[in-house]
Amino acid sequence: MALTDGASASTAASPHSGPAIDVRDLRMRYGDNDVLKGVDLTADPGEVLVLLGPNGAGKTTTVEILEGFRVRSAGEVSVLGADPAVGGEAWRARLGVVLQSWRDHGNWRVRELLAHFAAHYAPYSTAGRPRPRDVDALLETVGLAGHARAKVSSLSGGQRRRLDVAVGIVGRPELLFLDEPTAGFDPQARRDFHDLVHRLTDEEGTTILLTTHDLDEAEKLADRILILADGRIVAEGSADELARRVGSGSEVRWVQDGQRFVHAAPDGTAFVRELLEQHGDAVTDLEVRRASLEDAYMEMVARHESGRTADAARALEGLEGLEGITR
Ligand SMILES: Nc1ncnc2c1ncn2[C@@H]1O[C@H](COP(=O)(O)OP(=O)(O)OP(=O)(O)O)[C@@H](O)[C@H]1O
Repeated sequence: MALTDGASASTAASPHSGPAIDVRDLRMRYGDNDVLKGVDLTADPGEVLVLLGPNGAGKTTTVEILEGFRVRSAGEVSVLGADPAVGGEAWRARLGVVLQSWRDHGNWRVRELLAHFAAHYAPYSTAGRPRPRDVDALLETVGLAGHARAKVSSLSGGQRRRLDVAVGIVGRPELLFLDEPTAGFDPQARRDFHDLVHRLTDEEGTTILLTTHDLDEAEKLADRILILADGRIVAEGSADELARRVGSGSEVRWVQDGQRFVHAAPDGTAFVRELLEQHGDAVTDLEVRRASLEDAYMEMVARHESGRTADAARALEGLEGLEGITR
């Protein structure tokens, strides 16, 4: 089923030129907790950006500032050409949002709720981006057609999340924010969702900023991955680029004379060539594994956490020194 219902990527382009998201030196402080300490990021129209980072790194904070739901402490932010802090209704209608927490609409029926949100977008329809989407077609797309008359409170966690996604895209957004969209999805729903993301970008040129803890999902969907740690973007690039940055090496495993071997080789291909030249048929069950996005992620986050620990230790040493002077 086509997702476009009449819209086309060529005519659906954002009316402003320049990046869909442009963030410079974004800072956020809660009380005396500096959560964002100078985040820079840009997203080009049609790009899928995936924001990774450990629990509490500030991903939701960042996304909610860009959506206009939280007021930043400092920094320059432009989303679809406007500052989210003062974005009006017409600007907001061009965004789609899938929040992390579920809003309470338990007594509504699924189709009724979606139609309610859909109606909001009608005044913002354009020739290139007819709004809203057809509600029944959308229920079909997200796999909820069979639950159209069900009460929201009767849905499972994964089904509610599908409804969240439907609510997020019913207005045919130019820019879609997805905060951990597949939490609670079964493998089929996850795969359907990944297909949906590809169709949104391919057919409608939608720009997407997505947060997830699922590195496999990040690898599948991202044009570019950003890693947020210690209040800053500490690395960015494609999954391959990030993996290459932490280690060019490979892990080679094989079985020889009934014994298992594991060897870390800086150049896996050269090592395997030599291994086979020397031992030929005696080598079986050969596996070569390059550094993965997971390796890259763990190392980059660990590097920043250990940097922070070292800073804290230095600060402590400084304090101890001062104590010595004042004693
Ligand atoms: N309204 C708030 N008031 C005070 N502190 C907050 C508030 N919202 C978030 N924080 C703090 O800011 C930090 C970042 O939270 P945030 O939810 O943005 O992280 P996250 O990267 O999305 O985490 P997770 O992966 O667990 O969803 C945390 O230390 C959190 O406790």
